[in-house]
Amino acid sequence: MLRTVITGVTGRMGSTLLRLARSSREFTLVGATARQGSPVVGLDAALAARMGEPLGLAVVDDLDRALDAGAQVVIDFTSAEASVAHARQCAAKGVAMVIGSTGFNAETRNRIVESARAIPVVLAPNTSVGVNVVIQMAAELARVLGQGFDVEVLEAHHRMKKDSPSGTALRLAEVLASTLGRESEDLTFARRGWIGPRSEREIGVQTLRGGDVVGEHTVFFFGEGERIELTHRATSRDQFGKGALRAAEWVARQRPGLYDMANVLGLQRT
Ligand SMILES: NC(=O)C1=CN([C@@H]2O[C@H](COP(=O)(O)OP(=O)(O)OC[C@H]3O[C@@H](n4cnc5c(N)ncnc54)[C@H](OP(=O)(O)O)[C@@H]3O)[C@@H](O)[C@H]2O)C=CC1
Ligand SMILES: O=C(O)C1=N[C@H](C(=O)O)C[C@H](O)C1
Repeated sequence: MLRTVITGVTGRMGSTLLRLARSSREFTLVGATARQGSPVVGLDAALAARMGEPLGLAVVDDLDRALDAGAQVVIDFTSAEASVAHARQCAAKGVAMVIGSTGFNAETRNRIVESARAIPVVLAPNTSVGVNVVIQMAAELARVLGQGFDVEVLEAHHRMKKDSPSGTALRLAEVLASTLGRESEDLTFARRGWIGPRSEREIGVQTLRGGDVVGEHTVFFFGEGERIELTHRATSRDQFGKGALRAAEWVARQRPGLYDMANVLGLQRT
């Protein structure tokens, strides 16, 4: 049984992870955290996560306390800033991590890289198996189609999502850019006004927000007289949660370093 801490248990993903880990024989929950000063601190984690039967595990707002309960892995879907702090704490105590938070910039990502010198970390903007297969297929399509197609990425998420574009859309765009020999300046995040003809090098990344959309990503390859659309639609957060648990079992057996879901799933590196 993998001794596991889940951070941000009141969140959409935190509560999903708590429910899934609780019902799995492979995991034993040794810690549950919430933001400092959260009203759920001290409550039973199941209550905080709006689940049924109590777990007998109180929510704490200090990750160190949860780590000291013999944790082997932390699963962290909170925010980029919180994950940076959590990774530093895990690195100090030698506890492996799965980070699903998104919204990293170069600086915050580098700080995760620093922590991953001391502990194994899976950093994955999308832990669903399906999306990771789609990322690999998108790279393969780009490689085969070559330069003759205009590539655009479209993502849609629920109205509460804070970061834009999604971490998955960014990962798709980066993988497509690297396959097609494009630069980060070729990524185009918005278009408005008298923009003139589209350049051949652009990779557009566009965002929709609304309602309760769990997460949708489409890569368009627009050609002359034809187009290809590669779409992934998540209809439940359980797929992210199940992938994160799979990553947790995997990362707890690894050496220190930074990994992604392609490593967990044994997919060809993109
Ligand atoms: N990798 C993947 O597959 C997926 C990634 N995500 C990403 O995961 C993150 C969370 O998403 P979601 O669950 O929808 O967001 P929510 O806002 O529902 O949940 C975030 C939770 O983290 C808590 N939190 C924030 N800071 C801290 C802290 N320092 N310590 C402990 N808890 C903290 C929040 O508490 P409070 O409400 O009090 O601020 C909240 O409970 C986002 O970055 C999202 O993009 C989401 C789905 C899938
Ligand atoms: O915030 C979300 O909800 C999601 N975020 C991830 C992202 O930014 O890519 C993954 C998923 O699509 C849901």
